[in-house]
Amino acid sequence: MDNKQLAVYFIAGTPNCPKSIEQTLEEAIKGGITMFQFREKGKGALVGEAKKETALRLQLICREAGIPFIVNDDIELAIEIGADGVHIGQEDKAASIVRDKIKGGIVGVSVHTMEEFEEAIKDGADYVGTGPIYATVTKSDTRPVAGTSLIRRMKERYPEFPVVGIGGITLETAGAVMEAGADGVSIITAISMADDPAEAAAYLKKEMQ
Ligand SMILES: Cc1ncc(COP(=O)(O)OP(=O)(O)O)c(N)n1
Ligand SMILES: Cc1ncsc1CCOP(=O)(O)O
Ligand SMILES: [Mg+2]
Repeated sequence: MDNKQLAVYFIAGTPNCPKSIEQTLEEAIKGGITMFQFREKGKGALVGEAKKETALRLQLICREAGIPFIVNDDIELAIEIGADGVHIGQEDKAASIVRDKIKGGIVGVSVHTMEEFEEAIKDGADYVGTGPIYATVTKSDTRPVAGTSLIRRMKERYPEFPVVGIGGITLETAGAVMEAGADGVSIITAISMADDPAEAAAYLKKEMQ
């Protein structure tokens, strides 16, 4: 994949969006996000048909904007609707199995150590997400806050392999994540809860250049 696609990687599900998720995504796209992950998790999250219908609407918005539409965790849904890819963590299905199922699509894997990073590369991941870089209120079952040092080490060893930071990243801290060598920032709250998601995304886009 082109590392530039990861620059401003917006992630959201309906519980993260005070406005409708469709409107939030459209505004974020106007601001210049480069990739989107549908992560339908947490209190009040949609399931079944409602989740699928929302996924299809968001997929169409991404397709029209020319940005990849990635599904979090739900490999079956990703395959069923023909998403551009999936993102899985260490507690999800093994990356090597997902790689086989997703064929030519994008496979993203969460990693927290150099060992997990090298394993993900061997398993055929297209990019990795690592964090939480900073404290986050969005996900409770995270590893300890990591800061940017692992990103620095990963990019020293594998300069070309695409890496994004995730967790508690704000407009103020995104620059430090890039400074450490990341190809992009993965963000929920700082875009989805912004008064103006387009403005937040545009600011981040500028920071990443
Ligand atoms: C880009 C990106 N990086 C990391 C994650 C976290 O994935 P995971 O550890 O599986 O946790 P959940 O998001 O499934 O709660 C991610 N989603 N995206
Ligand atoms: C999904 C995920 N994985 C590690 S931290 C996190 C939450 C990121 O959300 P926010 O950008 O609101 O901190
Ligand atoms: Mg997961």
